[in-house]
Amino acid sequence: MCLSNGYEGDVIDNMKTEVKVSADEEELVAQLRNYLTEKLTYLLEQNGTISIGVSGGSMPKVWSEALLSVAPELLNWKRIRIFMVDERHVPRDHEDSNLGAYLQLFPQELHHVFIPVPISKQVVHTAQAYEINLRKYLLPEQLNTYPRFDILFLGAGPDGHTASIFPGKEQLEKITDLNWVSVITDSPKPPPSRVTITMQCIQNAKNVAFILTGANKRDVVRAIHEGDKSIPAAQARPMNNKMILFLDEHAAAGVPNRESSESESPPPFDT
Ligand SMILES: O=C1O[C@H](COP(=O)(O)O)[C@@H](O)[C@H](O)[C@H]1O
Repeated sequence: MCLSNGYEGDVIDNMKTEVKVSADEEELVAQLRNYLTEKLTYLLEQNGTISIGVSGGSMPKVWSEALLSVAPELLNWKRIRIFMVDERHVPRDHEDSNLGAYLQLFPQELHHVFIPVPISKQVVHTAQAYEINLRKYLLPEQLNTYPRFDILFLGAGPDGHTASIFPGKEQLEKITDLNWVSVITDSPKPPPSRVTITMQCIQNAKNVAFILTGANKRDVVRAIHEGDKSIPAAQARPMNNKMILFLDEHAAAGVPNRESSESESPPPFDT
């Protein structure tokens, strides 16, 4: 079951969660590029905006490298729009800004592809302004009033938070017209104030892709596999179950019954 470089598209649970395990950052980028190529090829045949949500933390470097290395004919920047799944309530040029991290990795001429999170003095106003920006590009589908992002790329902290939805703090106050965006002001992970898309938006997405690397994510991987709903990352399964995990060998140790080749695996790579 376990190939020399780990799983290749194996299904790890009865909900068809696909897993890709990479031996190093180069392979992770290649796997992400292949995934983006597959999805963009399909989405470009559809109509309308291609809406992709991305996370911050360790994701910007590998994700940006993967997207910018997709075949140019698939990078229709007139149709692709990239959204922050969450954002810290700091100025865009602050080192903690998720959007700021991406803008440093993308050429200036592509910065318009990113939907801005308008940082106001009050974090509630930032959330309300961000929802208005999102609504310009994401028409609620007939199903309900939540948007259907084409792809959401999610990370997770060792505590199992995803976006800025933290364990024990999932009940976010409805502060915007459509509850697409909410706020947290006591994040256990600094900085304390953040805006985040809500779990309802995440669960309404057409595709969810987690990028989880490092031994400190193995318990999160296990929680996702076991459907431990006390962990926000395990709640973040889309209703259509179209979810994929991009893992390194260390995080993949959280996949139950996986033959570990960890003894030969390289040290964790920073992503
Ligand atoms: O604070 C945040 O944490 C999570 C996980 O970050 P990571 O560095 O452990 O991958 C991230 O997904 C989220 O966007 C960010 O705001």
